[in-house]
Amino acid sequence: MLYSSVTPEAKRIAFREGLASGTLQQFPGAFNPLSARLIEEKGFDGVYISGAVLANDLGLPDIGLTTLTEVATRAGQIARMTDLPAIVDADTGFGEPMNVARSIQELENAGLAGCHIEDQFNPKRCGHLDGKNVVDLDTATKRIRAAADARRDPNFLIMARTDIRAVDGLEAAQDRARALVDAGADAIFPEAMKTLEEFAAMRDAVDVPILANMTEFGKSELFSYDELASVGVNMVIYPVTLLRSAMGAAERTLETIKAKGTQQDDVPNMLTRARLYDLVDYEAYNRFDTSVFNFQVPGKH
Ligand SMILES: C[C@](O)(C(=O)O)[C@H](CC(=O)O)C(=O)O
Ligand SMILES: [Mg+2]
Repeated sequence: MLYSSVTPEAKRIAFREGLASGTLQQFPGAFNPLSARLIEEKGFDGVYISGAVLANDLGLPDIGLTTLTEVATRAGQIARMTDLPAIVDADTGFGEPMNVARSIQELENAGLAGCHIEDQFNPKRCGHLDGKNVVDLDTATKRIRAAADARRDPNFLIMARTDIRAVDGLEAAQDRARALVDAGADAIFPEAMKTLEEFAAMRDAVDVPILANMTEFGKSELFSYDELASVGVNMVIYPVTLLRSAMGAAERTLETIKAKGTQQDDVPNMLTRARLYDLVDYEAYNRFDTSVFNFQVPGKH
């Protein structure tokens, strides 16, 4: 009932244990708090909160328009609904190193287990698009150092994302990853790797956990769990996958209503009323106060 009773501190410890376990950790992207419940129920290791999804959900493109307040608020709403660790995409950290420091403290307050900060220029863009720009090494490392120094819980995970592969190539990505680890990054997110061999090369470059971004319609092939595990990747995100599925389903249902004058044909694809109430734990509220909450699940509908 209500929110997760697992504390943010405990989630951060669980996240670090997962990354150290030698088992590839799968983090699908939640597009709202309820979908985080679904991710937990299906047995995943954690919840990813995508900057692209937060922006797109507001009807905006993913070009750094969302504010720290918007991101921390929404990420907090998602994180508190699940017992799993949740990590959030903090884009470029929302400003200069001082702003990055404040961002980290706000994200800690919001109950996140960690975040990633990237080395793109502002305005940033999706890492799988062309024409990206990255900041110089000094600026990139200062962002990460500011983030690492700002946290109050030493287990809050600071992940450094580098977008340099698409700009200067793989060797530059390896060099930058090493420098970001020296600056205090606990993990590395090498963006827009093209092949499994490139993930393997990044794995060789650093001793900290690395992340694979399996976003659809991007630069990386959609490698399977076994493929990513075979090259030593520690964690995989499916950042926009659920939003794309949900919006795809919504579009088809709207088309059905328009074409047929009723949604009837699409009802079998929908989450039933019972299932929806199950996900929001309706029965627990009913037990808590039967005089107010007297709902009973009507059959299978
Ligand atoms: C991971 C990512 O940063 C995100 O915001 O989810 C995006 C995903 C996408 O746009 O497909 C990215 O830059 O890769
Ligand atoms: Mg992003």
